[in-house]
Amino acid sequence: MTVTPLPADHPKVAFGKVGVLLVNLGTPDGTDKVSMRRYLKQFLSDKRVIEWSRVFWYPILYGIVLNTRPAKVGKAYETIWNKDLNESYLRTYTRSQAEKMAASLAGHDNLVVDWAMRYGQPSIPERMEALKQAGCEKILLFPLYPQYAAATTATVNDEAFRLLLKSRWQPALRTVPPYHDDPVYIESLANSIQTHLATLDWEPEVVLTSFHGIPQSYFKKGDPYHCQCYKTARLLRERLGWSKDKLQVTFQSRFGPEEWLQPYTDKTVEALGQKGIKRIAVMNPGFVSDCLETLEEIAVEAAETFHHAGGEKFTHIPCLNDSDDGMRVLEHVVCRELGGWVDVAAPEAVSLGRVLGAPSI
Ligand SMILES: C=CC1=C(C)c2cc3[nH]c(cc4nc(cc5[nH]c(cc1n2)c(C)c5CCC(=O)O)C(CCC(=O)O)=C4C)c(C)c3C=C
Ligand SMILES: [Fe+2]
Ligand SMILES: [Fe+2]
Repeated sequence: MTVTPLPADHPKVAFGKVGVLLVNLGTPDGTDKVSMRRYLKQFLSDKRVIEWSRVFWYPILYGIVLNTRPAKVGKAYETIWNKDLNESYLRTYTRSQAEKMAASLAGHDNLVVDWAMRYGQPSIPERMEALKQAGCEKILLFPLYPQYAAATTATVNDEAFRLLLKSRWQPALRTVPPYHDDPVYIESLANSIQTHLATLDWEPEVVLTSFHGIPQSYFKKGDPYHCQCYKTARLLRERLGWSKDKLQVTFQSRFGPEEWLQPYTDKTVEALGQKGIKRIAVMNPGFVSDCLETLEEIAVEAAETFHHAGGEKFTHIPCLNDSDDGMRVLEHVVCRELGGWVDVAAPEAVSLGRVLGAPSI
């Protein structure tokens, strides 16, 4: 076959590749007030996160929240900061997930794996542009949330589609659906519980699956998040053969004055201690990576609450992160969703991978 060279004045074109973009929630660049304020401002200005009318919300956001919360939350971040890399663990794990996935899928020359954050850096538009520059005509966008919520999954998708609005040569874009009931996910969660509990010399009486909450009003407007959290917990309970008393569902991280999904994690932990339960474990199946909400709010604060209420033993079961269990889930979902674009039935075909724009750790 003869290939005709492009004329000298032809614009440069890169093509023929497929991109996978892993996206997690976000992270501040540092724990100082300025970085925290920048991060919270972007996060809390998102209409998918705070649905109140802007006329009502902005005076509160700019008058109160952005003047008080950055210092307070910055202190909390300091206690869980990855000091070796000077970044949050959410960022460390997200990058590592992309690198491990790239390595595992390296047999597919035309596949490029990258990562981004919905709030903070690296941003979704920046990494999508990089994928396009690398020749990705097709992009699989993976919001890293097993359970769908408008405040998380939809806002990632919105941000990617906003970029397409401005693009001349749009890549084909696929979005990964929630995988709250995927057997590989359930199996990995079960395995992570069993592996963690095997390291203890005690057995929890109760295990809480604590999911990030959303306001009740979002649920009433039709967000499927609540049902998907309960389904994850039911499948996990069935897989482990545990009772409803042994594996319970709770919701954490309330923000603002509204009523959120219940039962609340902090109140449940306190009530369990007061009721005479002495040993509990808490896990966070809705968080793909450990972050402020798991490492501080659960592993530190909830543990304290439980001990003050009379409890004796508390353990936090880590998120799946970039563990073998965790990577199995992410790679399984990606391979499934790439169907028809790339033939990736066997993620075991491992050698070296390539991650665009991600400094190595
Ligand atoms: C109304 C506000 C919020 C909604 C709705 C909300 C939903 C939601 N969030 C996550 C996952 C994460 N949230 C994280 C931090 C965080 N969340 C909110 C507010 C809402 N979240 C705030 C203000 C913050 C920042 C910290 C704080 O100021 O308290 C994080 C951690 C990020 C990190 O860098 O560590 C995650 C992850 C989900 C899954 C969800 C709805 C289902
Ligand atoms: Fe949140
Ligand atoms: Fe429901």
